Amino acid sequence: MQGVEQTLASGSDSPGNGGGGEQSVQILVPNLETASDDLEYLKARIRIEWLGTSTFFLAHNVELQEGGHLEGLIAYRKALVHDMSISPYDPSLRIDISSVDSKLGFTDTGAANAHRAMILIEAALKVNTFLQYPRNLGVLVHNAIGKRLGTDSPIIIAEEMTSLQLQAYQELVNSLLGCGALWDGLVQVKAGLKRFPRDPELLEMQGELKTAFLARHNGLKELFDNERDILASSRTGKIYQKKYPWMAQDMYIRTPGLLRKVNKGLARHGICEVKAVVFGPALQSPKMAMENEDVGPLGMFAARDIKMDERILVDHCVTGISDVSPAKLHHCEACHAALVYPYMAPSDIIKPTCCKSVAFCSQACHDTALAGYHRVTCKKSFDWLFQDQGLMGKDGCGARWRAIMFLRIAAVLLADAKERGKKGEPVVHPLQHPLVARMAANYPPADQVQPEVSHDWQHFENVVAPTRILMQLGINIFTDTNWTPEVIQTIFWRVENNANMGKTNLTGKEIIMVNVNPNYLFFNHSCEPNVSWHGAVPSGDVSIKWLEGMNGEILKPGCSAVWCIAARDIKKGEELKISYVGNPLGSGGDGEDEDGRPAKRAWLEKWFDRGCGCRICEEENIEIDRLEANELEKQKTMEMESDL
Ligand SMILES: C[S@@+](CC[C@H](N)C(=O)[O-])C[C@H]1O[C@@H](n2cnc3c(N)ncnc32)[C@H](O)[C@@H]1O
Repeated sequence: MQGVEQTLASGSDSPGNGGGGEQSVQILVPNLETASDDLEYLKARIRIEWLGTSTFFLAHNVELQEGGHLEGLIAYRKALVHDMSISPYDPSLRIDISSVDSKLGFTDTGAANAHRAMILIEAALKVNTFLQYPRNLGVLVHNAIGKRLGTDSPIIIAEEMTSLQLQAYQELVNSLLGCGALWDGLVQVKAGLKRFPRDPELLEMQGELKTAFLARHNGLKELFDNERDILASSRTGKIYQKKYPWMAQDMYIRTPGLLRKVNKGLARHGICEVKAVVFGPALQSPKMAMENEDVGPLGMFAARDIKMDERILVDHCVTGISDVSPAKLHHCEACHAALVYPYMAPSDIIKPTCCKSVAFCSQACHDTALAGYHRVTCKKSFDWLFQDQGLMGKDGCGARWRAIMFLRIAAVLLADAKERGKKGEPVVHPLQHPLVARMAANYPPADQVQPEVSHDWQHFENVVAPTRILMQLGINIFTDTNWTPEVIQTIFWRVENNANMGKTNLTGKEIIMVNVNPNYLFFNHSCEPNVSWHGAVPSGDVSIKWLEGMNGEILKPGCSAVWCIAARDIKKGEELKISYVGNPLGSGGDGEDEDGRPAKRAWLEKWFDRGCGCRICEEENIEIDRLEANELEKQKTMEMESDL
């Protein structure tokens, strides 16, 4: 993993964005982009937080709110959640909640709820039974439907099932349309039409999907000159990153208590600590949060004076994954170190006694895994997640890594829950587990009607894979209210904003590796960083010091630890900043090429649209403002001239 190649992973806008959400938003709500009066009007009258994640249903949603239908839908949703807790196996409730979510514009959870309804229906129909947990799901669904209809007649229940299956297809396809997942929609509508060939609603949506897909595909052909990019962009859906307003707001906060836990872990070396920050050039002090309040944005700071080249942090994790299944035994299952010659002698590889599908680089990794996540993954094959896909997914569409990372995070959380259960301690909600709670998502400002950036979304990766992972890990997703679709997507948002990505080829094959390093993730970005960072792959340009741990021990090549070293002398109390984009100045040129400064600055806009607050970005801002003012002046003059 070369330093220059390492970047902070972000699934936000890919070049394909123009082919998805933006297009539709322009068609549906042209006034949101142009007229600031309209925007102010909307902000005053609309509950923005309920405008949904769909980039396609925004106008519909504004209308819905203006028509006074919002409160009714919110109340209905609440009632459905309550009913589901009483009758968790009745698919009709999940179909209804999918429909409500789509009406509210949250088509991502709409799709996920329709998918869950489909799992129930298919279990009862005894198709796709590999997706079934608990094992007697089909019987539970039959009973739930029978109870609701007040009958045990197999014929009546079978008829109801057919009707529900059609509704589930309709809701699923409608939600996929709302997510701009046109390809996924076409796949599902085809399956639906095979079963219900003459259904007018499915046929109509198939027509819409085909038209929209072809329009997008043709648009992309003009943008890209290679089939892979065209395929990837045309097949990927787009949604806005939003908080789910029906979820308890304390799920979204990081408390001073969590911060103390983080700093307790860092105190061992006494070199750095995590504190609240205020972004931008203004030197304001951050507000002190009360005990159950949100601490706000965080950053890493020097806890003492640090000398240039001093090691600041070597951040280990078990949350490092790649597109190679651990079952191939090429990598340590815990730290991802390469288990191949010359990096590892075969005699040093540790194999557990519980199963044959993993191996470890050391006894310590073995013990960490077996005392933790491996307890819930042992003897369960997740090879389906890796098959023919690679991290970037089949045909390069979207990224599989989020689902693979979800597997590891879910396993860590569930193993912890098991342990807590044994000790009689209460289970921690997934979003409040320290591993997940420490990560902040990159939500747009709360008063932004229409976020500028939409994000990749795919039915398989965001819905099907995590649902299947949870069922395989033994979670009853129908009764366990901790793992709802909105919780899963919130974990995805957090991971996306905090994972780092790099390439390695230590096993002879180039692979992409993605890590969530629990302390390193607190470093903010600067184009003038005072900290250098690196992953664990030796090469000619990386000296051995990069493989030294905090105690001088040599760490294993290919492992998921991240090294952070002072790039200059640093004073106690200074914020420690890294670069998220390799060399932030690029190759030095100011051309539009991939590695030029403009490209680097554009890439950074995923995280902050007015630069990172450093001297370079601020100087560029002055120039950008000057050019914009000139342009405005020019336009005004032209308008005046044409008026004359
Ligand atoms: C990996 S996290 C860094 C830690 C994060 N600040 C926190 O509170 O947990 C990346 C996020 O930090 C924020 N960030 C990092 N550097 C920044 C900067 N120079 N200016 C503004 N925001 C920054 C962005 O919101 C980005 O999404």
